[in-house]
Amino acid sequence: MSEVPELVVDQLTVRFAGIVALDSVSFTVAPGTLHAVIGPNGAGKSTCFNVLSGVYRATSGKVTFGRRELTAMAPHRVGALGIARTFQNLALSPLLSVEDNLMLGRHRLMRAGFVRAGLRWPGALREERQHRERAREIADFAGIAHRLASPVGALPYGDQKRVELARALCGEPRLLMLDEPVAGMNATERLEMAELVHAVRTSLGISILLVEHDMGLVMRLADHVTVLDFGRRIASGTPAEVQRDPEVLRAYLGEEAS
Ligand SMILES: Nc1ncnc2c1ncn2[C@@H]1O[C@H](COP(=O)(O)OP(=O)(O)OP(=O)(O)O)[C@@H](O)[C@H]1O
Repeated sequence: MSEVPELVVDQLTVRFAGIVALDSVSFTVAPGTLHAVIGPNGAGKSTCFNVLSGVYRATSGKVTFGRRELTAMAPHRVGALGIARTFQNLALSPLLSVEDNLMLGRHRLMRAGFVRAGLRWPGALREERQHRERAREIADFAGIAHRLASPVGALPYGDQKRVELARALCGEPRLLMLDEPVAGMNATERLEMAELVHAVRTSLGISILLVEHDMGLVMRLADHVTVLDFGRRIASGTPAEVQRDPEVLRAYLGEEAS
């Protein structure tokens, strides 16, 4: 795998008519680490993800991944740099099998393309076989190898979320962005997903940027945490440091009291 660059978010500001969704936010994701972005509802976490993946435009500030600037890139170009993301709501093709969904995840790496593969050219068939093998390895890693032939829509929710993560891994990313990976899951599914994210962190050596409301999970998995509130960065540090930060406690307790 090619080297994992540093992701630098530098004074990022995003305004929507009258609302400052992100106000000069900065943080750095060191290569191979798990960096969590947390904060109460409306803090700006999704906006941040959407700028990083090329869906939203920054009003000012910039984001760099190694020497490449992402700030004005279209989503497919961000993907081509090796940045993959999962979504809060599942973004899979429910009628397709797990295997076919994973193969869609390998699309950006396939040279032959669908036309030549469809025409069954020998080179294209060989390439497709290699990609299929790799997709199966990743399915095995994600604990869904026994589900390869099932239509995704027929699987339990926890498995569908794992398919989504596996599909992102199929693009061989260098940075994986996970948007609330355990939202809507029961306790067992949460535990399994936490184990999978931990395995990605320790065995694949890629960087992970995590947005998650489940504090237990964030505190267990993250190397570094950035806390946002009303679009501003109010704290940044190790899980232990941010947990005892008075501004963070106020932001969360204030939310509970309201
Ligand atoms: N496309 C948009 N148009 C207008 N306002 C937006 C848009 N996207 C986000 N916002 C506003 O920006 C602010 C930050 O929203 P954002 O969704 O980034 O927060 P969040 O931290 O992800 O919240 P949650 O935890 O509820 O998902 C909110 O006030 C939201 O209403």
